[in-house]
Amino acid sequence: MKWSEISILTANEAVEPISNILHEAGASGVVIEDPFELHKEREDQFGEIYQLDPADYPAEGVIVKAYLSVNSFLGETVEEIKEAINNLILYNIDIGKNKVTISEVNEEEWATAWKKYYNPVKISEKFTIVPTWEEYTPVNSDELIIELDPGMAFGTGTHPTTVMCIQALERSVRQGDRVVDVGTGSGVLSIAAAKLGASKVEALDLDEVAVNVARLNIKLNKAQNVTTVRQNNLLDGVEDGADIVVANILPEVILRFADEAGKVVRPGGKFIASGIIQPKKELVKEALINAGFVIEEVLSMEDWVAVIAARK
Ligand SMILES: C[S@@+](CC[C@H](N)C(=O)[O-])C[C@H]1O[C@@H](n2cnc3c(N)ncnc32)[C@H](O)[C@@H]1O
Repeated sequence: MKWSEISILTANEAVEPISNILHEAGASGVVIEDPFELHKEREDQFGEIYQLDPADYPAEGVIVKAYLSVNSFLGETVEEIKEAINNLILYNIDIGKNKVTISEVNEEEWATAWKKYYNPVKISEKFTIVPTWEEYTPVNSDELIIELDPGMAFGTGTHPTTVMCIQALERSVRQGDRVVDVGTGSGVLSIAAAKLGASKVEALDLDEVAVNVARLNIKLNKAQNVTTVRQNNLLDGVEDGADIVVANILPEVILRFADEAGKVVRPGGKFIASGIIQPKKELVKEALINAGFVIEEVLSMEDWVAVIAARK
């Protein structure tokens, strides 16, 4: 199969929405080339392997790359992607230089292109994310490993929005909890919840591809006995009384289902909301307060925030 590489030079705050646009357009394996990654101080005592080439990174802004299969609709798909990116301005999202380029790659190139950016990485006190194709020996006996192949779904586990969710879950999940993961993507947050002792996890995603990928990853991590995976829009039809609802999704989407989360989460339970760019923080906090939550903690990493809210 032939693949076309679409490359978008953009600003930091547009990376997540553009990644979503690309996924929705059927793209596989989104790669983010952020010069911040190149200059970041790395701790290497956890066995991570970094092989980053400066030539791959832009001098200014962030490059988001994805791979689209070459078919007769490619022209339309690219136009739709461009239009959706331009529309981000309506949400006050900075799209930077917004330079879009297209080139063709062969299958072999595409299969390895994004994997070279993805290595074992310790992302919280307890968790290390390990790509399924990497060898990794745990450094500590109490280290929790999540093995992942995100395939065509969002969720390598290493994006700041995901990392903050895992850190929040680490602080919030108690043995025997019921956890609902809205927009599970690769299933990474559901796996984390199960490994932290949740006895019932619901992994939900609107995207059928994500549901299939999540199912595989959940099995790979032996979390299938406590986790059900299904295609579902937000919290539609989800039973009340959840101990925790976690969602790493666009702020506009969080606003849409905040009230419903207020009904599904039991009093004293928690809503962990991530995927929020700094300028949208107050809007999300306000919606959560109106839905009956008290803001317990706001985590931030790079340009992103995650909110831990407790149901009154
Ligand atoms: C940013 S990804 C998060 C993936 C993963 N939970 C993580 O933290 O890495 C957001 C996910 O939400 C899903 N999604 C978007 N809209 C949704 C909706 N209305 N209902 C359920 N899932 C949705 C997308 O398909 C995507 O997999």
